[in-house]
Amino acid sequence: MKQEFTRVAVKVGSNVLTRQDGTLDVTRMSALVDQIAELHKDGVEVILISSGAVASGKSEIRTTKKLDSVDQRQLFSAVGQAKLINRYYELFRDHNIPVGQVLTTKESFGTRRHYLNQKNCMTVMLENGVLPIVNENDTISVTELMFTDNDELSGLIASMMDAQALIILSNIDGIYNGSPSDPSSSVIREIGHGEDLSNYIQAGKSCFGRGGMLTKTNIARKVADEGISVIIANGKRDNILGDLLKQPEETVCTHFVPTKAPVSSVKKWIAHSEGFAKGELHINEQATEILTSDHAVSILPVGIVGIEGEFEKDDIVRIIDYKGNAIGVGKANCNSLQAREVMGKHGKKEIVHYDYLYIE
Ligand SMILES: Nc1ncnc2c1ncn2[C@@H]1O[C@H](COP(=O)(O)OP(=O)(O)O)[C@@H](O)[C@H]1O
Ligand SMILES: N[C@@H](CCC(=O)OP(=O)(O)O)C(=O)O
Repeated sequence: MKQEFTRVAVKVGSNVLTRQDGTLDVTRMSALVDQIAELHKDGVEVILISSGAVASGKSEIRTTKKLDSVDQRQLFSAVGQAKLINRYYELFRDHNIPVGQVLTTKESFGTRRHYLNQKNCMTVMLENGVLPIVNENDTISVTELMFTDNDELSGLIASMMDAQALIILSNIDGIYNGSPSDPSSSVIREIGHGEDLSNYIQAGKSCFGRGGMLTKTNIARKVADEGISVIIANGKRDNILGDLLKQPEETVCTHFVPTKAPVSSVKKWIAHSEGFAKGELHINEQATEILTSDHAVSILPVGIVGIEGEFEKDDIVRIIDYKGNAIGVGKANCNSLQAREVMGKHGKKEIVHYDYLYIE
C-alpha cells in the first residue's frame, strides 16, 4: 500500500555518507538529495537529520600532535559541519530548494521554553518552503551533555515536529533476527508494540557510527509508541526513499508499527526528557499498580514514600516504583521542599498531573 505522508523526518547516519576511507561520499549525498527533492516536489515536508560532520572533518585536517577524543570531535566537527552544510546547500540549490541549518544540543530540549523555541524555528522554516537540516552541535556538546547519537536526536525531532514518519537510513537493510553477517538471518519486516528484540541485537556498530542498533531500536519503539511510523532502511540502496513511500511492500526495511493512541505535544516532550530529570519520586505498591494500568491518573502525595534530589516546580522528575525500577517521568507541580512536606498525606494536590506524566 502506498504511504500518504505529508511530513517526514529522515535521518542519515554517518556511515551512509562516508566512504570506507573516511571521506565524505558526495555521490551518495547527491543521490539522497535527489530523492528528498522528489518528495519535496510531491508535497511532502521533509526534515533532514544528517550526521557526517565529524567524519567529513576528519579527512580535511592533519593534526600535528595527538589530540584526545573530545578535542578531535570538536575540531573535526567544526570543520566538517561547514563542509557538510555547504555541500547540501549546493546540491539542494540545483533543485531550487532552499535549506537552513539547525544545530542543537541535548540541553536545548531540557526546558519546555527552549523546546518550543526550536519547534517554532523549524515550523517557520517549513512554512516558508525551507528544508531544515539538523545536526547536533558537536563543537559544544561533550560527554554527558551529548546525545547518545543522532538516532536519539532524530526521535526528538520527529516527535517535536509531529512528523507522521521517521525514516532512519543506515548502512544495513533493517534489523536482522540474528547476526547480520549470518546468511541464515533475515530482516524483521514489522515490529509491534512490546516486542522484545534484545536477543537479536549485536553490540557492534558500523565504523563511523556512534550508537549502534540498540539505540536505534529503543528510540524507534518510543517514537512509534507516540503514533509515528518508524522505518529503518538502507540509505546506500538506490532510490530507497521513493521505494519506501511508493512501494513499501516490495522494499526491504524494518517497520515499527505506530500505536493508534494520539499523544499530546506536552507528553511527547516529557517522554523524551528522562535525561534531564532533577529528582525522583518513589511511589508505593498501590500507586505503582494504578499508574501502570490503563487508568489516566495523577501522582498524589499519598502514594509517595520517598523523594530524592532537589527540584523546582516544572522540573522533570523520574518516577520510581516500589521495587526500585524507573517507570516513567513527569513534570513536578511543586518544588522538592513542598513535595516532602505533603508526602504520604491524604487529600493534598497532585505532585505530577496526569497531563504531564509519561509512564513507559
Ligand atoms: N540485529 C541487527 N540487525 C542489524 N544491524 C545490527 C544488528 N545488531 C547489530 N547491528 C549493527 O548496527 C549497525 C548500525 O548501527 P550504527 O552503526 O549506529 O549506524 P548509523 O551510523 O547509521 O546510526 C549495523 O551496521 C550493524 O553492524
Ligand atoms: N553529530 C555527529 C554524528 C553522531 C553519530 O555518529 O551519529 P550516528 O550516525 O547516528 O551514529 C556528526 O555529525 O558527526
